[in-house]
Amino acid sequence: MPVKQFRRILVKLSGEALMASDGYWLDPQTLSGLAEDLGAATRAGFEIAVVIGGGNIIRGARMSAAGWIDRPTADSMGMLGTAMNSLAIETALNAAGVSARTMSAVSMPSICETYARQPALHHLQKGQVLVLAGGTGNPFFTTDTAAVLRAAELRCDAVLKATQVDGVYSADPKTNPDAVRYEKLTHDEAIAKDLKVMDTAAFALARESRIPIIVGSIHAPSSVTAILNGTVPSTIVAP
Ligand SMILES: Nc1ncnc2c1ncn2[C@@H]1O[C@H](COP(=O)(O)OP(=O)(O)O)[C@@H](O)[C@H]1O
Ligand SMILES: O=c1ccn([C@@H]2O[C@H](COP(=O)(O)OP(=O)(O)O)[C@@H](O)[C@H]2O)c(=O)[nH]1
Repeated sequence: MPVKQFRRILVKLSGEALMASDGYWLDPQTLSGLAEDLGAATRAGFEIAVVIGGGNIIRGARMSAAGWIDRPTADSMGMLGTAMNSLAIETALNAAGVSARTMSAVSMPSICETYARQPALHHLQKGQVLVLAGGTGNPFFTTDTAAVLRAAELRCDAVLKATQVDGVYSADPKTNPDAVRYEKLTHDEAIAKDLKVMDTAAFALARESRIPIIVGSIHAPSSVTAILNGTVPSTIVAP
């Protein structure tokens, strides 16, 4: 399903999308492919903001479950991981000739701009890819929630979650071979059916802000443009 009616898109990339096949946390070739893909989306007329996860480095909840570190500290480390991934994407975008700016919810002024809404809107309006680091800046949240939050603040038309699976299924397709992919469903349905492709906080905020969420696979070639053009399967969660 092509999404040509949307102009400003917040792309949520899984941290794992940056990993090399040998498990190394960052793969330069994958990064340059992603940068080409995001550059093609901007040339096609989309305004693009990116929220990148940190799951290739640290997930705070999993780390603190081991018991030796408290959750807020582990989450702080997770947010720093998203900042490292953001700088990697910004670097790859610039190398591909795509103008990009990183803004972080966690203030680190010697490294990148601190996130503020008005300058962020200005970067987007100038056609720069806006890379949003540090999640929401708060522990106990995820980058999925950060993606919806920033999409609401920056008046994005939709969130595109590029992840390991090509849509929202009736159950986790990784563990349930009989799961069926939805073409379209509402936020209410996604929450009521407890479909765990995104956390409930993210779905709830998207419902309140009436922001559509498109879920598609990061593994498709040029996945972002392919999902936006409707040349690969995806699911749209919309009011
Ligand atoms: N109903 C469902 N439909 C699709 N994916 C699901 C569903 N339930 C669980 N999942 C799992 O959710 C994962 C995506 O969520 P998550 O691991 O948070 O991704 P990301 O790292 O991209 O944020 C998929 O890899 C899939 O295995
Ligand atoms: O607003 C946020 C966003 C992220 N994180 C931390 O950063 C980690 C990486 O983000 P996420 O798990 O969302 O990454 P993804 O699964 O998308 O790669 C999380 O596990 C949290 O520990 C956080 O504390 N607050």
